[in-house]
Amino acid sequence: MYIDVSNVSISFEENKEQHTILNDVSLQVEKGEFICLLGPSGCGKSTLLNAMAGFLKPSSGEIKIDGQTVEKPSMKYVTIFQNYGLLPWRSVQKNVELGLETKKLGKEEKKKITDHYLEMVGLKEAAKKRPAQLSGGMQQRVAIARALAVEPEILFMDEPFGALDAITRMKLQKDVLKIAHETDKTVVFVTHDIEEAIFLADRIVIMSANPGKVKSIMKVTLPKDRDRTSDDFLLMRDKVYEIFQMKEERNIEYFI
Ligand SMILES: Nc1ncnc2c1ncn2[C@@H]1O[C@H](COP(=O)(O)OP(=O)(O)OP(=O)(O)O)[C@@H](O)[C@H]1O
Repeated sequence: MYIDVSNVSISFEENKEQHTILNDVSLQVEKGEFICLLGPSGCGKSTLLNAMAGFLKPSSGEIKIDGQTVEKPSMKYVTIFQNYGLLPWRSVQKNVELGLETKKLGKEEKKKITDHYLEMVGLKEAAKKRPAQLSGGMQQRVAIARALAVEPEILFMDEPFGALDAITRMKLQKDVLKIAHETDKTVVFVTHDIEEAIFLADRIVIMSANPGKVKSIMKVTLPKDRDRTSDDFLLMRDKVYEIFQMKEERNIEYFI
């Protein structure tokens, strides 16, 4: 098993009271899998992601990646956040290079890697621009290129498209899926958008709140190239709604 979350609980102390945020969460992820953590606000999706990425220590239980207990963040995995995290005074190119600064690379090599990933996200032409000159979608693409440039094995993504409009969001979902398949990455992606999860995931981890738990894990049996309007897609969406118990009862009587 590549990522192994085993019986993880996380609690925080507030006003001398213990609050359990995650309760006995277990999850196994295979190498190369695309996993979506889906659930209502406050169910602990980000907390679980942060623990997997090594930013947060479980109060009990253990998280292992590739057989090693996660104790701190590692260069083998990167996290992409909703607010892009770009440095406004640096050009797009310099922002992407940022991730490479800890690696001892020559100027030419850095440029080659940066160009490659900017091309992958369709932003080669924008290399000299500053983040403020770009749309939100383009800024998120820069953040994705920066993450990819360090060539991590795992991408942790925390609602990366939350701030984007619906059309840009759909475009980026497509791109991320393509990149994940092409580069064979393992992706753990947090979202509260049911359709986003079905479009992206190999498996959806459905969580519930108070305290945060895994309610159900659903394998998405749709083909890799997904059509949001297909019957199978809509059927799957119905199933997830059902798990959330948000689906309307069908036993309404109609009088004509
Ligand atoms: N450092 C902390 N100290 C105390 N409580 C915290 C801390 N971090 C998170 N929480 C609480 O844990 C709960 C879960 O937060 P988390 O951000 O993981 O949820 P989420 O499912 O990602 O929600 P959202 O979709 O709104 O981002 C929330 O009630 C939050 O207030």
